[in-house]
Amino acid sequence: MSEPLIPPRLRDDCFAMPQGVDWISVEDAQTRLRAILPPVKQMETLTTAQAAGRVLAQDCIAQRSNPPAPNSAVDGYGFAHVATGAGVQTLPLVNGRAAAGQPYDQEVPAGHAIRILTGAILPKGVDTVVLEEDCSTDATRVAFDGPIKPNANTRKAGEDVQEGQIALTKGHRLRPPDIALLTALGIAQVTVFRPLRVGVLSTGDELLADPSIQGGAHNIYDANRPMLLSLIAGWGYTPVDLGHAPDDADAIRAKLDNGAQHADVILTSGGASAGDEDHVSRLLRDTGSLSSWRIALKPGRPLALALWQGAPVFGLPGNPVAAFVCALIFAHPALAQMSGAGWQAPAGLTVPAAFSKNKKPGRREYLRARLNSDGAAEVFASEGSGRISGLAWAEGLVELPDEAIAVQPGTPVRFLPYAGFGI
Ligand SMILES: Nc1nc2c(c(=O)[nH]1)N[C@H]1C(S)=C(S)[C@@H](COP(=O)(O)OP(=O)(O)OC[C@H]3O[C@@H](n4cnc5c(N)ncnc54)[C@H](O)[C@@H]3O)O[C@H]1N2
Ligand code: MOO
Repeated sequence: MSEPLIPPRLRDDCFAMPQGVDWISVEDAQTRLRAILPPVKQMETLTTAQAAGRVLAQDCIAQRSNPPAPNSAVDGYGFAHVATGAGVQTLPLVNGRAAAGQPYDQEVPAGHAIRILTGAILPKGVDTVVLEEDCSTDATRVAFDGPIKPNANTRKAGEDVQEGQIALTKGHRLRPPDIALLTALGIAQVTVFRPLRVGVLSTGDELLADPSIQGGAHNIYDANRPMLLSLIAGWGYTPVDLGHAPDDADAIRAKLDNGAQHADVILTSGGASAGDEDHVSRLLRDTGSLSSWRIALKPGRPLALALWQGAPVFGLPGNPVAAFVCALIFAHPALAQMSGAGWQAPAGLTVPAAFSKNKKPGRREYLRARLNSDGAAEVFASEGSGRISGLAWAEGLVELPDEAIAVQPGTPVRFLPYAGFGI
């Protein structure tokens, strides 16, 4: 008889890594997050004008064509192309004119022309327009040098978008140009996902909530919370300020309980590693829901992921540089997925390095960086994880691969601009 199979202890934890997995790469961590984080389901209907920043929960169908009717692209004179030819063309002008919002409702006879302004519907009998700068006129006739190309300076009905076409698809986050498009297509209302609510909690006995408070040398100002809250607001989510908790399990528990009630997902910072005062990781572990992912990453190795009463918790490291990098590399794409917009990998570009570094194998590294006037990436002088000034100095991150690399000036490196993270 074969030996009984012993299953692993039931953890009921979507963040749990498979048995035996220890260190995982940034890429594996992202792939796993992508597979497990659910999008918000609730939808609401808004007027298009109010919907900037929101994520479409349904495709948007054009209610009318853009443009709705054939019209003139310039100020000039319109006529039937068929009655014109090469050389100087002199055409009698009809009485009246066609302007945007003031259509000419009669037919222009072939061999005649009409004064027409930009945006005016082409009157019956008109298929071509000559630019006014290319014309002479005495108010009864217009003369220009032919030949003019058929349909010159006109716009076809629906040449941009046709009625019934899908203008934007579900999952698209509406930006100002999208609002213009939807409005032009007669789409008055859109169905969007409810905005994701993201709670932010800082932990640490040393923290002072606000820089207006006087403190001792043992105190530091809570820099992570306003940084994370403003990142979240900039990403179009609803920031939920959960304040800060001292290094005390009961206090942190109460804050997390509150966070799980008022937010869909919680970002904490501090207390994520394994020291005596690292209460966040201990508390999450004690609830049985902690999956402390040891990610081969610098900075930000001690990232904790857990479910707290059903709400995903990202336990970011306390060092502001590590908290920021982990927020960009993990929270940014993960929150996008939870908002309904889908996972969003940052846009990056390959540029020559303007620095030297011998990087060890086995972990991915992110350096604070910006492009110099030659378009090469220079990096901040220190890699210290508490050097917040480097975050403000930088305009992006250089991403060094998991493998060893000897970077010299001119070596191609990957630069991820802050803008690619929606900052
Ligand atoms: N023995 C070890 N010690 C540490 C390790 C390790 O592997 N073994 N890892 C280091 C690294 S790397 C990091 S990152 C930190 C992460 O630790 P925690 O997440 O537990 O963070 P804290 O210890 O609470 O704080 C670290 C540092 O950051 C400051 N901090 C915390 N919160 C804020 C905030 N809201 N605003 C500004 N600054 C903040 C805090 O005062 C500490 O100086 O652990 C290392 N140690
Ligand atoms: O995550 Mo720590 O800040 O790597 O340095």
